[in-house]
Amino acid sequence: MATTFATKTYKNFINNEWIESASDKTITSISPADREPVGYVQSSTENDLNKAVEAAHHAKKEWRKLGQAARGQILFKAANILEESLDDVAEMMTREMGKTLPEAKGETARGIAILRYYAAEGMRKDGDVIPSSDKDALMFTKRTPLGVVGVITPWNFPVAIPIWKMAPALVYGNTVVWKPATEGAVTAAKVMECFAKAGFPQGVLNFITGSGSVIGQGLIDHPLLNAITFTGSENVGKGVAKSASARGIKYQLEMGGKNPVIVTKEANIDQAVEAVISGGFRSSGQKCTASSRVIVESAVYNEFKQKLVEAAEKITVGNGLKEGIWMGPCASESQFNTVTKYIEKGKQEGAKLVSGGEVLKGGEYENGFYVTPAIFEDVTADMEIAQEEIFGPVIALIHAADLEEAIEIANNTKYGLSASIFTSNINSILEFIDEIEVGLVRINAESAGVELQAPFGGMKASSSGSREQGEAAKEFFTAIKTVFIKGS
Ligand SMILES: NC(=O)C1=CN([C@@H]2O[C@H](COP(=O)(O)OP(=O)(O)OC[C@H]3O[C@@H](n4cnc5c(N)ncnc54)[C@H](OP(=O)(O)O)[C@@H]3O)[C@@H](O)[C@H]2O)C=CC1
Ligand SMILES: O=C(O)CCC(=O)C(=O)O
Repeated sequence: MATTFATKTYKNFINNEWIESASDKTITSISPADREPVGYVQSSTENDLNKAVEAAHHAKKEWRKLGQAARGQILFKAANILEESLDDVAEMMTREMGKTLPEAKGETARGIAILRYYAAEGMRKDGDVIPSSDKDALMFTKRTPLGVVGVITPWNFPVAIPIWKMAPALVYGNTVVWKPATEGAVTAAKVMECFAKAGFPQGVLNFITGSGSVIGQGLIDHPLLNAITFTGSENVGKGVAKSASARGIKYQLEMGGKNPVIVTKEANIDQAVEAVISGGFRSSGQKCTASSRVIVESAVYNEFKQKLVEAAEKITVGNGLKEGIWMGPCASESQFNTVTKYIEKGKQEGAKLVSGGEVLKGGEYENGFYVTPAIFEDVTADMEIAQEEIFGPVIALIHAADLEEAIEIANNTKYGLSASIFTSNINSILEFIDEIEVGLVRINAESAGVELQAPFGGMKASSSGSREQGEAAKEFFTAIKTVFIKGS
């Protein structure tokens, strides 16, 4: 049974105080399941932003001096508090952006695990001893924080993505100004409430809501900002890179994907079908790692297609709070419009819609943004539905004569985030690992789903090249000092 929520107004959190924006205006966040309001957040101004960045700037020296171990202890507390609020946070996530409750609970649990992973970093090394060519000298590296880090996050993982950016930023000694996506800002405020109770010193972690063009852009351009980490669209990401490089600050971008799955003639077809259903349609396809192109060797094409369509037609679509629902609505009206536009485009381009792609209306669907999982065939590599990130429940089936052609098609995109192959042939696996141009290479496993202790990120237009999560996060959130000491 879903909890009943009071529709609340959430404030900004600046210098350890919950404060309203000077604008006196709020933004209403609605549920994509029925367009009912789920909460209100501040429509902040540049003035509010200045306060947040200044607070983070003033806090940075003390926070650095507190030391890594003590910083880690505060993250452990934040993890415990979030764990106590898991059901509440997850229900709000489902209400606000539509993913099903089990998925939202899984994501919140993942956020808690990420916090604990980085809390434990507090007790791990922050440098290396390197032999000097001078036998009487001591030479070592010491990791040092960057200063004030701006964190700009999307709505599709409103808990896990902010945490995988903020937890390492904080444990390695940076202070943070977090601007969440407006469409996930109420869920983000609930996460912030947990962090606020954990006891960070004043100004260390600041939370500000408002539009991307004012608060997001203003954050990147702020003279006191030392680095920016961003996940979102390629378009906005390119602007972030331009502004950050103009200012000479460090930046990290994680953007889209057009992730391929190759099904070879030696594949376990049932395993491949299950993985494509999950990778393509979980979270309504709104993952940067979602499977969107399925490239199938002609020898097994008909068998694979038939089983895939049968499985897709069993998917139950509806309000993610309800038991038995497998796929929720698109996260917003604009996502819904994008998805339906691409479905129409696919038809116009000459692809054949073999399953789904229907807009659900009437009864419980009437006010929501519901589309059934869509499968196209006769898709060619040059079509827009084979090239552009749709970020919705739409899969394109593409024929390939053999593995060589399949890999060529898979690489024929500007993106390079994740890719899967299904095969029992070790030579095909080795060839795929070498030739595929992506950051996440998945063998007999779906393209989505990342592990918090491993590096995460893409190639080509999917990423700015750096990696998030696991030990890799340290490379972005710290700078190295090389120290050479000699007696006098
Ligand atoms: N993980 C991923 O790879 C994601 C990819 N996407 C892709 O992006 C498309 C659009 O989604 P959308 O949410 O609009 O993504 P955006 O890139 O617009 O938003 C991501 C974040 O950037 C902020 N932002 C927007 N404009 C600016 C700006 N000029 N300067 C700084 N920050 C800004 C947003 O704030 P605000 O919400 O206030 O606009 C949000 O916090 C999707 O359809 C999908 O293709 C989207 C989300 C995640
Ligand atoms: O596949 C995942 O679990 C992570 C996906 C992701 O990071 C994203 O969609 O932004």
